Amino acid sequence: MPLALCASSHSPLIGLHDPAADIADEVHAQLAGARAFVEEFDPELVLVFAPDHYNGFLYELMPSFCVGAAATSVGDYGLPKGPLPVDRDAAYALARHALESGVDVALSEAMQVDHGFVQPLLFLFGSVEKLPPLVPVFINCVAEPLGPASRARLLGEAAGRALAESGKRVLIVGSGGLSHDPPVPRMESATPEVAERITHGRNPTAEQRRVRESRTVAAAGEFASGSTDFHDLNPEFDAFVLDAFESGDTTAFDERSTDWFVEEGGHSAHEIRTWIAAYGALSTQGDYEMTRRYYRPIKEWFAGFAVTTALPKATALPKATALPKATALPKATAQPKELAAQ
Ligand SMILES: O=C(O)CCC(=O)/C=C/C=C(\O)C(=O)O
Ligand SMILES: [Fe+2]
Repeated sequence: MPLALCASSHSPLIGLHDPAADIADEVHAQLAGARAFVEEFDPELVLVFAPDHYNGFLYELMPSFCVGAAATSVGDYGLPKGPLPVDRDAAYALARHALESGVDVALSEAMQVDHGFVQPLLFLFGSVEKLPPLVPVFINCVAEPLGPASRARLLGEAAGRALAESGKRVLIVGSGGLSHDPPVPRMESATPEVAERITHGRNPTAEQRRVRESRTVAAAGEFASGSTDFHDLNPEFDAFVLDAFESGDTTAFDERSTDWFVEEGGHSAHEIRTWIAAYGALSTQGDYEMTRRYYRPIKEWFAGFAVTTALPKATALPKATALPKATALPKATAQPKELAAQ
C-alpha cells in the first residue's frame, strides 16, 4: 500500500504573533515544501493524528483516543469553521481494527476539532475545499492523567495496519510538539472558573473565544520578551526526538515516563504522541526514510517548530532541499472564515 507521512508542529500564533519576517518566511517555505511533497503523492485518504485544546474534548468525558466518523472544525484562532470531509467507512474500519488489536479507542459521530487538526491540513492542502477524505484521530495530550506514550505507538500501528487493507494512497499526518509549554489550562492548578470551562465550556461565544485567544497572544509576547514564567524551549530535547524518528526508532519513547516529557519539553511536549502514532503507522509498512527535516525554536510561536516528511524506503525520493521563499503559502489567518457546504 502506498503511504507517505508529514509530521509538523502547529501553533495558533502563526499569523497572529509572528517572529521576524525572514524566520516566518523560512517556516512557510518549509511548509510549502511539505505541501509540494503531498501534491506529488496525491493522497486518496488522509489519516490525521492531532490533539485538542479543550475545544472538542473536555473533562465532561475525556477519552485517551477517539476516531472521528464525522468532524467539524470549531473555527478557533481565525481558522475556517464547519464540517470536514470524513471517510466514515474508513473511520469505522480503523476503530474496529484498533479495538480488535486491544487499543481502546472511542468513536465519535460528531467530533469537534480545533487548530490542532485544521491548521496543518490547511498548510498541506491550501483550503478545506481541497481536502481529500479524512480519518481524524484525536490523541489526548493535555488533560491529565495521561497514559504511557507507548499506547500512542500501538494506536498508530493499529491504524497503519487497518489502512493497509484499504489499498489507497494514504497520507499520514501528525500534528503537534515538540518542546513547548503555551498557557493551556491544567485541572490541577485551575481556578473554579477555569475548571468549569475545561469541563463544560464547549462552544464558547465569539467574545469568550476572543478573550481566550488574546490571552494566548499576550502570553506569547511575554515569553518572547524573556519571561521565565513558562517552560523554555529545549532544542537538545527536540534534536533527540527528531533523531529517534529519523533513525526509525518508533519505540524510543516506550520507557519514558509522562513526567519526562514535561521536565524536558514542557506540558505540551505530550503532543509528540501524535508523531509517535504517525511514525508508528508508517513503520508497519517496513523501513522508512525521513525525506525532510526542519527545526527551529521560535519563541513568538511558543514552539520548538519542526516539519518532517517521510516515505517507505522502497518509494523514497531524493532528500528535499529548502524551497525558495517565493513558494511560501498564505498564512493561516488568510483562509476563508466559513467552509463551503460539504
Ligand atoms: O484556551 C486556549 O486558547 C488556551 C491556549 C491554547 O489552546 C494554546 C494552544 C497552543 C498550541 O496548540 C500549541 O502551541 O501547540
Ligand atoms: Fe497544540
